[in-house]
Amino acid sequence: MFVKVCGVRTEGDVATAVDAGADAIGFVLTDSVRRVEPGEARLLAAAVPPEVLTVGVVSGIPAAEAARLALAAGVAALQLHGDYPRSAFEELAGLPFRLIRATTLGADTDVRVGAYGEELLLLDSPVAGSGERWDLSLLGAARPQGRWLLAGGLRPDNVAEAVTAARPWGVDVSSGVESTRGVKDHGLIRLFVATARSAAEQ
Ligand SMILES: O=C(O)c1ccccc1NCC(=O)[C@H](O)[C@H](O)COP(=O)(O)O
Repeated sequence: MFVKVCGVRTEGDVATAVDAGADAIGFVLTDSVRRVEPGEARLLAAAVPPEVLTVGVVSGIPAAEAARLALAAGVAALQLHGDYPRSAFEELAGLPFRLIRATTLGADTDVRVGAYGEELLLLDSPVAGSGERWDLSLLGAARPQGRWLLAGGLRPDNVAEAVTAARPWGVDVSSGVESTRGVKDHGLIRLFVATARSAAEQ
């Protein structure tokens, strides 16, 4: 079970997520209460060991601007939320970061991992970082195969049930490990990572 902790903003958040065993740490680089400047993200990412994936998260900005932010932050992966067409992923292919396509399940969602050239697919609620859940029963036969992450309103007290229902390759959390909006709770980060891991072993 791959676990990503998103919306990390401080050295303490990073140290806790790494120590808790997170596989990936996300820095929001565009408009959000969780936004960090690319230079701050670069400093925070420098404290992350190489086996943990650093991810720059963007929403609704041109692909070229997303690339500029990811390069300035020095992250290993770029997570794109919004209506990015396949051509945007083609434009970004070959740059020195991996690509994560974040989308919501809908009638026209292509849920094949890699359909746009991405390495990881993230299925999220309609409003990214809102802490809102979505109806996992919608997955049905559309459940992706391979490297996909489930996101959207996950918390320590619901992640086990969500993992059992959706059987994702990994999970992603932000709001569910916060004490107040935008402020990570280190105890919740530890609890979330441990709970997600043990749920996957059941
Ligand atoms: O966190 C934000 O504010 C944000 C803003 C713009 C694009 C993405 C953003 N967050 C992405 C995430 O935190 C997660 O990948 C995902 O949406 C899960 O969030 P949550 O439901 O809060 O756990």
